[in-house]
Amino acid sequence: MQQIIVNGPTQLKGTVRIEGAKNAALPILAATILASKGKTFLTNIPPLSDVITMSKVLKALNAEVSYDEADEILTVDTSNGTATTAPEDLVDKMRASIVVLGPLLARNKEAHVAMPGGCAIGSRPIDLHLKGLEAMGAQFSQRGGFIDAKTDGLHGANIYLDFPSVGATQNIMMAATLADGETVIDNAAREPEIVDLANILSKMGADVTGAGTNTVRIKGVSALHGCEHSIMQDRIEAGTFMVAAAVTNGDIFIKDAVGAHNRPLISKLIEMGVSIEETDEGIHVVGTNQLKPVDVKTMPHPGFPTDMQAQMTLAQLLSVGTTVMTETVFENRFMHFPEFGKMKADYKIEGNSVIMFGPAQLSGANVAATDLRAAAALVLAGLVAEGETRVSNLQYLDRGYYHFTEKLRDLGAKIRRVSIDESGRERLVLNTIPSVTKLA
Ligand SMILES: CC(=O)N[C@H]1[C@@H](OP(=O)(O)OP(=O)(O)OC[C@H]2O[C@@H](n3ccc(=O)[nH]c3=O)[C@H](O)[C@@H]2O)O[C@H](CO)[C@@H](O)[C@@H]1O
Ligand SMILES: C=C(OP(=O)(O)O)C(=O)O
Repeated sequence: MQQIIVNGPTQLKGTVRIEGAKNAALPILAATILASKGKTFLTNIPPLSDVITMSKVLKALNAEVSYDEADEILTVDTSNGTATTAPEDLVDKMRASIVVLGPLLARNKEAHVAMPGGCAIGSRPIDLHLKGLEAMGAQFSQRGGFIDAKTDGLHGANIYLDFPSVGATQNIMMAATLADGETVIDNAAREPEIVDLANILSKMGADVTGAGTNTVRIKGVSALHGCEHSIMQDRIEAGTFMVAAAVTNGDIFIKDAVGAHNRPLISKLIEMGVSIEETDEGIHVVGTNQLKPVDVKTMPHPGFPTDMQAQMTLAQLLSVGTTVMTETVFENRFMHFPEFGKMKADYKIEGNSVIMFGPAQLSGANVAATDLRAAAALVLAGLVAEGETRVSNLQYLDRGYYHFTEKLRDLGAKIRRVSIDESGRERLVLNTIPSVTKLA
């Protein structure tokens, strides 16, 4: 078992560099399936366990994947065609692997994709993905844990999404690039990662307009080709370090962070009394010793991101007064609260809202991460709490944060990651995530 051990309280100071975005890299890796000519060269690829899993999915589909360590370029070659079955043992590991469905169907007229693994933050159905692809001429059946998809040829369609689902928008966009005619997605997701996907699709020869607005139009073309693309910076990693500065009364320059991607978070932190300066090189965040209380509600982009909810609730707990967080995107994303409770946070959950009674005087405890962002929030709570905090279930953290322990230590945190054997002996863990070369 591995644990992160934090001794608080600490004030973080210094500069941190942000990686490429997991949530942009995963659909972009899936998009490489669409290229029937040439290779796709990707840079700024974040070396995360989820990205490694997606790269294994591509290899299982017969894509040639290689990594040039010197130039940090991941190359995917699908010009010799792809297989059509995305294996269960990989898809099961990561919900996001469902985004291979649209590209596989568009390229091969059939696809067999295992049902994506359930995730603790909610039931996460894929009905909107399937309805959209059905409107374009796909037929689906279920066999064991697999979705079998086939089509005589995808055609353009007008698709209204009941909810602006990020994954459904991406799946439909990718399928539509090779469909016959025009597809219009209304009530499309508007996340910056959708724009990054549209950018690479355009470089591959697709005709996509409107990404980043709630109507995306895709005119089908006969074939796509490889290209070069640099993955956008991770706005959630950047946001996590912004909250880290806010809650530790710290002073952090977050290099490469893009303010425009984090408007709702920046505006809430400023309301709380945090100083934020945006520059072309990144974002400078200076905390305060008295956070003002604010209420927050998660919403699809451009609303407050659910992926910043757990981290933001830590800032709310520490603020002087009563605050409310309402989660409208996922139905079960407050599982970190019982863990905050072990650290002496005072809160009450009512439906999809949590009411927090601050300012919390957190004390160190043994806590377990319940999902990716909860993991980050618990580590940050350990920075603030008096005494020692041990965070376990780090496999969640590794899905989305590269060198989190090392980055926090460089900012002055008293933090280490250890592996504990059956006799209770601790050994320092130096490389938390397999080297980037494992991507290929
Ligand atoms: C890899 C990736 O990019 N993951 C992000 C993506 O996940 P993901 O693409 O899975 O999230 P969606 O936007 O699809 O899901 C949002 C909501 O819509 C519901 N829904 C979705 C699809 C569907 O067919 N039916 C349905 O009911 C979901 O259960 C959820 O309640 O967007 C989420 C919302 O911003 C983020 O938290 C995830 O980090
Ligand atoms: C929920 C998240 O990711 P995923 O959709 O990959 O589970 C996340 O990034 O916070």
